[in-house]
Amino acid sequence: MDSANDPVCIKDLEAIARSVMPSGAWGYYDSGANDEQTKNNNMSAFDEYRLHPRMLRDMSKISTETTVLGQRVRTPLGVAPCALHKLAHADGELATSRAASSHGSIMILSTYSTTSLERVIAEGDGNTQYWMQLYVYRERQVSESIVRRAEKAGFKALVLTVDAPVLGRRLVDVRNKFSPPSHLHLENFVQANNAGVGSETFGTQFGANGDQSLSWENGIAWLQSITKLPIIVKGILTKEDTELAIKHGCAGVIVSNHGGRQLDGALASIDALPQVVAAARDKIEVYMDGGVRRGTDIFKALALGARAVFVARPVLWGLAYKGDRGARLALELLQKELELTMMLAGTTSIEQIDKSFVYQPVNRWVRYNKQGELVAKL
Ligand SMILES: Cc1cc2nc3c(=O)[nH]c(=O)nc-3n(C[C@H](O)[C@H](O)[C@H](O)COP(=O)(O)O)c2cc1C
Ligand SMILES: CCCCC(=O)C(=O)O
Repeated sequence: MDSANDPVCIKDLEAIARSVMPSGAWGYYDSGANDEQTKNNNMSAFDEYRLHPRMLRDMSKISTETTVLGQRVRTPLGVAPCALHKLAHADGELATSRAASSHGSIMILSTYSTTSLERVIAEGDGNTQYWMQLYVYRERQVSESIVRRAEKAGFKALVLTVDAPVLGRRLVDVRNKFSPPSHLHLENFVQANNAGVGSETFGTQFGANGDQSLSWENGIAWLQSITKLPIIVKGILTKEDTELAIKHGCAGVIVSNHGGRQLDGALASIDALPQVVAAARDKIEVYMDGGVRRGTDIFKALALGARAVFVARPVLWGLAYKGDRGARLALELLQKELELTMMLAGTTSIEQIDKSFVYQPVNRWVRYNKQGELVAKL
């Protein structure tokens, strides 16, 4: 296939995806909640951090290998869970799975995938870890059956998304009256009266079936009672919740604001990362997603203590561009930029990337607890 005219960076890929996707589908992928402050800030916040490169350190051989949950991965760059990959390309999650497996890291599959979890993992070649993202339903047996199937199919962890007791209000979707085409199916729910994603079922299905009473006590303990898989909590932005994740026996947290699609005005993921890493005290692994568009962004997140970094929209843009080849391109563009950054900054391994390589902005914002004591500075 001719690759001479492929986009050369994620921003170029985004522009192509915008031009080839139908406006409703583009709007659903792109949108953040309300004024999109948090969506935009996820990206702009990275620019506030400056790199502090070191020279003359023998860059002839570098490696991005690392371990996640004790397992070796080629690189700490993975795919974040996103609903509805078939909106981007007919091959949907199967294409993403092929791309992720040749990339050799982690793919987190959304509960709201348009391909069944068994088929998605079967498309991998053993190079990649698959983690299953969960939303918990009031009818707990629906969630339990997904957990059982994920265990059986070989998923290595469960990712419980906790920042969406209700969906954020994405004005673009409201204005577009967006609903996914009716030929798409939420294939993880085939048994459960899944007539298609279309019409009002999508957003309202979420609200009607999700368990809004979910809490640390009734949610994590329940999951632990039905599975031995490690539980990773996705959507953490504070040290308080990190401490609770440790207390409740979680294996890790993903620092995330859901790509700015939930609480608009919430802080950028990269700004939240340092306090979460400090609170984690190496007891649990800390990952992040949100606004990663450059290898330098990945480097900054790793330097601030993320064990792995995930991307969502860039992969969807790749899919929209050229199916599995496009999704692979998105991951490889970022991977190559990470390698370049490592060499120019003077690091040959992921282990070497620590906070001495970044200048962090400080004292812009402060946060107090109820007693008026200073608990965090950003
Ligand atoms: C179109 C779309 C669908 C998403 N669907 C899910 C989902 O089903 N479950 C989930 O936990 N997060 C979902 N997310 C959030 C992503 O996992 C991730 O937190 C966020 O988008 C990362 O930011 P980025 O898009 O800037 O890389 C979705 C994000 C997008 C853009
Ligand atoms: C109704 C599906 C929710 C998917 C999601 O998490 C998102 O669109 O951000």
